[in-house]
Amino acid sequence: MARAVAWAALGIDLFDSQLVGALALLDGHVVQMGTGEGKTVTGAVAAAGYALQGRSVQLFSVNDYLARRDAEWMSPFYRGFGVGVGWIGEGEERERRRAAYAADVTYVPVTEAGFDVLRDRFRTEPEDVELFVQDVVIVDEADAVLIDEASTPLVLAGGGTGGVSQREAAQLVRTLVPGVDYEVDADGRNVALTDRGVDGVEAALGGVNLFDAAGHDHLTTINVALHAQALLHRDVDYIVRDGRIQLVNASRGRIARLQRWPDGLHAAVEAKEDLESSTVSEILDSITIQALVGRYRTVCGMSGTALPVAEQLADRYGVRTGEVGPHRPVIREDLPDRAYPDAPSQLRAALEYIVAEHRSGRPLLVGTGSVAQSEQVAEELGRCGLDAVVLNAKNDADEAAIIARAGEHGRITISTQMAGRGTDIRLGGADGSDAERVIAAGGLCVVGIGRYDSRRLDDQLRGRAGRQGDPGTSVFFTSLDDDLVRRHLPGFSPSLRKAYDSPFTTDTATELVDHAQRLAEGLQHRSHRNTLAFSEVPTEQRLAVLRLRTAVLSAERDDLLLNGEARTAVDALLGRHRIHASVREISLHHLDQYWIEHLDMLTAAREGIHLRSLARDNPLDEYNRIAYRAFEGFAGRVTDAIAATLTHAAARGTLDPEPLGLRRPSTTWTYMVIEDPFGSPEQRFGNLLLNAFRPAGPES
Ligand SMILES: Nc1ncnc2c1ncn2[C@@H]1O[C@H](COP(=O)(O)OP(=O)(O)OP(=O)(O)O)[C@@H](O)[C@H]1O
Repeated sequence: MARAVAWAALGIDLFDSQLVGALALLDGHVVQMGTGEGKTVTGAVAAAGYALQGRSVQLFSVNDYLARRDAEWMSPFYRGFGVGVGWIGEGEERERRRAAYAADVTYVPVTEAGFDVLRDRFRTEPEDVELFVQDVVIVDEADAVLIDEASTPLVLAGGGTGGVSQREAAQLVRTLVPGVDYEVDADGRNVALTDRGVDGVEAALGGVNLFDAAGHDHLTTINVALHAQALLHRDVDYIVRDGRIQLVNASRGRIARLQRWPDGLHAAVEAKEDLESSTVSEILDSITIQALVGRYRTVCGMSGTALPVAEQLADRYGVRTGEVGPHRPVIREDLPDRAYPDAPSQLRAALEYIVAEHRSGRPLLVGTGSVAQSEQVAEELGRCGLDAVVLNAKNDADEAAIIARAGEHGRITISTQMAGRGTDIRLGGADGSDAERVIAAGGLCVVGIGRYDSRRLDDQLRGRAGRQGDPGTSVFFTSLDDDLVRRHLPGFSPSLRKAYDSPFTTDTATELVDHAQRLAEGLQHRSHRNTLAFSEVPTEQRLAVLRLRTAVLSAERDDLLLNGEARTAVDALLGRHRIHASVREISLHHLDQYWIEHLDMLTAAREGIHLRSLARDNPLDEYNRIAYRAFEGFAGRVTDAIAATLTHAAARGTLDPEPLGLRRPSTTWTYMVIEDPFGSPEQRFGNLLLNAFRPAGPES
């Protein structure tokens, strides 16, 4: 039936591979299918199948643009089955949001689904709750969402602004001289004031002692400002646009609009760039993507690169992963890496290669590691008289339009990792009209400059070429100056290497790059596991609080948190056995407030835990102990606070929350946190030790 409907509704004759893929999704698997194999329609077949079984389906896309595009593109197909479809984007009105969630199948960016869960947790009227069913989720780009971003917290925040002294700190560190007042480690993850720097800062602050108790706050602010100044680089780690800091996602090298660093650091970077502070005073709640997905009864998904993370997917979500072979065999030629001793020779060689390949009219897609690098490559190509289209900081729809043209004859497109993902590159332009000429020239040629943090990301770039049996080539140009090597094998930094004068060969260099990549993969894996381990107890506690909250919101249990004292107050105000909406609001206010404070305490505990644990046992155990202890008697404290407010209310004869001093945040907003860009405190401590004991090179 799917085949007949797809043909009639979309003019697409489904391949067997797509039907097999859809069956696997219907069986609750993650499916690996190559780029351009038609995963969108495969997902739609499965979604319609689930919907026809009476299940409620959400399709997680990676951004607004794709949610809308896929929903609109597939809607005739769903109509053919009598299945309703909706989509959700950022900033959507409540009413439209509700209607879209009520459809049988909903396309929604994963972040929006998470933010809606968080917003729902803070509703005070039962009828306001969005109540979307978390039944089946089909995750597009499953490895990126379910693994790479699994531990990213989505955050709901509310409250005012602050952070004046950040500005002074930023001005002060700007006057410090690198190498004299402060020193940055070789791997660029740590910075510390020298003795001279400490003296200078203390004098500038009017003679405080940074290292006694009174100076401690100053020291923290200065340190964060110094991190922002020395370790985070404009146009590499972030860009400034429309008066705001926008993070560049390191693993994808593209702008991540909704992301922030932890608050203090974010504010420090804003101060560094002289921007207005957007500091948040209160985090209302947060949820990781893994916890969000874990709420669905059935999880399945698709991706071009899922097999390498099959084990992790099984571990974390209990799903099995399999591969559906391509409709036509892949004939793309993946050339061995070309390795160079340093960045200049690497860039020169890559440029020569690009110029040579361009002569035949072959379209080229150049993958770079950062926004700055993509601009540099474009500039250099310009010097060679070649025009290139640079794909970075654009919005998703523009990116898609540009990437769709990347297969045109003679076109050079420079992209950061994953820019324009989800959009197919057809040979001979978006309509494929010039395909023959481009095929004759050898198809799309993908050139990677520097390898990424995982083999999977490299493969995603390679996979842009050779879709559906097209000809194509991929090749990576690497060097020992690559960020990957610098960060993970700091001992091989160019200066040290020159000092040792080690002979350079392509084989050893490639081995080193491979090794650095494996270290990066391992580190990422470990740090994800670590983040998740630390979120287990808070997640459990959150569930307990949410259960209470839901009960209070329901008409039958709205007096759940009222003790004897509170009941007496309510009876005095309202008469026996009556509960007013305001009583519920007061209950929820205190419940939420205590939860926010508890979360705050947990965050502080987590930040300090690595220092505290140095002398003691396992930091995770210690953290869990603190978390359990702090949560003991939680409900009792909430109940007491509610009783106190109600007694006060009875004395004043009003339940109006304003005069009772209960105010909920008037605005809320949402964002994602990139946890510690310099590595976990553990890693940094490890680096510190490593650097302290590193043997001095012959230079010194
Ligand atoms: N059975 C089919 N016959 C012909 N064309 C198809 C078929 N299935 C999909 N296509 C076309 O292939 C192109 C790629 O589809 P789609 O974007 O879904 O690929 P994808 O697998 O999601 O790729 P990516 O990995 O880039 O996201 C689309 O233009 C679509 O119309």
